Amino acid sequence: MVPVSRPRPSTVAAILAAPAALLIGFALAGGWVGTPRLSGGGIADALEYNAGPHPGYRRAHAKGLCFTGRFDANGAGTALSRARIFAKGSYSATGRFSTGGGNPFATDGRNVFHAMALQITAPDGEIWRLAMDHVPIFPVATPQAFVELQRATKPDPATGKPVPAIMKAYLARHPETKAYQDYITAAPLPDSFANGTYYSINAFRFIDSAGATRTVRWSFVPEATFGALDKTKLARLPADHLFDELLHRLARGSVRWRMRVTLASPLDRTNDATVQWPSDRRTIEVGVLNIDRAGPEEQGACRDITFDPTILPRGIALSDDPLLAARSAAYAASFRRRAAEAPGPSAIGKALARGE
Ligand code: HEM
Repeated sequence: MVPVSRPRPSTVAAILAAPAALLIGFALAGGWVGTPRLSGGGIADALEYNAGPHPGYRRAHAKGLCFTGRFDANGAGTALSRARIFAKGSYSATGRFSTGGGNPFATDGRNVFHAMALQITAPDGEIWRLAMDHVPIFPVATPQAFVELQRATKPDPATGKPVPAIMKAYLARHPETKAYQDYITAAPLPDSFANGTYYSINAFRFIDSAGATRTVRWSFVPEATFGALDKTKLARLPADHLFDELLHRLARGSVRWRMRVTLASPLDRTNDATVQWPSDRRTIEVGVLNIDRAGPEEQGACRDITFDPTILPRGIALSDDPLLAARSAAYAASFRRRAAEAPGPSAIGKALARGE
């Protein structure tokens, strides 16, 4: 009889390990196991659920106006990143100021994000898109929590506020959103787009010409003197107060922000936009943004741009923050929807047409 040699258990395990690893890899990548990745359309649905339908407009930050200007790099950024726009020089900039929320005709008299979106173009045509808010932290750390937040904060038509029981249950699951609410309730609210500081909130990675990588956040700090809106009188503000104020201010001259890059220490969390880094982190000023013109979206270049923060030049890369991929997917879904719908005039365009 021919002797039968049985494979040893360790050999069987080794043979099975490769296909099993492959299968697990496919399952993870395909989202069959673990936390499934949200689609941009699913996130846009949640934003529409919250704000109601406003066809033709952005599904978030719906109220805005376009601006143009330039970014003057002082050259210091080249020590951190090989991005062409950090080389000393002047680069064209176009962007959009907006207020948070999905209603393009909402009043400016609300305690919400003021925001600046920006596109800086290098001489070779390479672009960098940035979308920033006037607060240094975000209410949620994950795309799943973002969708939950949109659902929980849908205003009750009877009161115009979220349903208290739904909100209470949400906040019990998300103390990070409660911390954000406490922050924005207490923080002063800029009385102009021109005197707000705008933050990247999410972390990114800068790669220098030697290939060294540093994790950073950045902010645009205004040269204009800070003034705060009286939060007890927000309901009495004219509906387009912030936008009108900016147009009047620009008629008198340009407005400027200093761009500061903050380097993370190895202790800092790079994947959690709800947590601010300590204020003693090393900061390097890399240039000045100068804005000299603004106007309604229907007359400007910004309306048909998505300020997707993952559109980055060589020398800047994504961090491990899970919000970034979700933002990219959601901005694209929002753009696909609004581009296919006929956008009406913006709030600012309407007011100007009325001669206000
Ligand atoms: C999961 C997290 C987030 C989601 C799903 C989200 C979603 C969106 C969407 C759908 C738009 C409209 C895009 C378009 O139609 O062009 C938008 C706009 C915007 N978002 Fe976000 N966002 C997120 C986080 C953030 C964060 C962390 C910031 C600030 C750092 C931010 C700042 C902005 C700004 C400034 C705009 C207006 C851009 C413009 O003027 O075109 N977003 N967001």
